[in-house]
Amino acid sequence: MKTELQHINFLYQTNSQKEYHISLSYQLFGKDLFSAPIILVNHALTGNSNVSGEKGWWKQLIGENQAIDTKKYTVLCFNIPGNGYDDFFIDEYSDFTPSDIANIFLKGLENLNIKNLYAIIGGSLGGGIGWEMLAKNPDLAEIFIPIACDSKTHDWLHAQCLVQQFLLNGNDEPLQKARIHAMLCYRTPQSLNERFQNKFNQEKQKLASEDWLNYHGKSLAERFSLKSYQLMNHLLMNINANEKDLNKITARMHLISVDRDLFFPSSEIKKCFENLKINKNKIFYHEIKSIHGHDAFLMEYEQLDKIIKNIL
Ligand SMILES: CC(=O)SCCNC(=O)CCNC(=O)[C@H](O)C(C)(C)COP(=O)(O)OP(=O)(O)OC[C@H]1O[C@@H](n2cnc3c(N)ncnc32)[C@H](O)[C@@H]1OP(=O)(O)O
Ligand SMILES: N[C@@H](CCO)C(=O)O
Repeated sequence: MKTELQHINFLYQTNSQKEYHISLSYQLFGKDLFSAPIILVNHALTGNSNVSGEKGWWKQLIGENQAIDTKKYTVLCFNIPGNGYDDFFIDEYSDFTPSDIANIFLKGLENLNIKNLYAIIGGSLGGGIGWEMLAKNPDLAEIFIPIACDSKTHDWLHAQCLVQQFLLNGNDEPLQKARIHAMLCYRTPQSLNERFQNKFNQEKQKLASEDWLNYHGKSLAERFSLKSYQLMNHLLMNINANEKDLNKITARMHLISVDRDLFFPSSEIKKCFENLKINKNKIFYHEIKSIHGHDAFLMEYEQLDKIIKNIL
């Protein structure tokens, strides 16, 4: 299977009535397309289509003999247009919502002639886009696995993204500052306190935790453009799958939360599960236990592995 970046080009009119030439890029892993069940993986905020292989950001989960076994499945991952991984950028981020990204991914599937998916899996923003896709096309997938995400952005998350937006609109190291604030939403007080224990970095004359935050701010600024991060933050702020349509989704659903997630609290995900369970049998709730919080979906692979192997 070729895993390099491939492109689909088309005209797209956004919900806000703006016309864009979209260059939708994607990668495929595992079995040849149409020779095996297809799993669509929707990437999170600063992720991209490179989900498996040496530099794959979910390589602990997707690969040969992994929970998402590339010896059994075809894995497809689109880049959210404007994430910059494929050098495609969007100037006016506010023209787009996750509903548009869902439309674009659905167009991508149509273009590839994929009518049914075995599963859709997405973490954080990627899961939100999964909800939006299924609200529009309820019979698209046999299984849906949204991880550390919800079908809508709730007030708390919106508020954190608002702070991100203020920081990103500033002039002084906007990406670094926004990322440092974001890291505190992706982790928890316990995670930082237990890990760093007020250790002091003598060489840098600062707390090791401060150095760690600075490192993450700096490394994001090196790998991400301001434009892309503004778009991704705006998308995270605006997940809003049509509630009435959620009941029509036919996929077997497995909602996975992280017990200490400060971004998409497990209590909200559980509420979503309980609401949908009223009308649906094939729906299940799983919880990852982790002091790390939201980022557990990128860290707690032993738990994720077990949950996902049992689902697929
Ligand atoms: C799915 C997606 O959306 S994006 C793709 C995955 N996400 C990312 O890569 C985003 C950035 N990374 C992260 O958020 C985190 O690294 C995670 C979630 C992947 C893992 O978190 P943790 O297990 O806590 O690892 P931590 O952040 O401490 O270390 C990661 C790397 O930073 C380095 N690092 C951490 N602190 C410092 C520091 N103070 N100075 C220099 N390097 C540092 C580590 O050495 C490690 O490097 P390595 O990957 O080459 O081994
Ligand atoms: N830390 C991850 C998850 C955000 O939801 C990222 O940077 O994409």
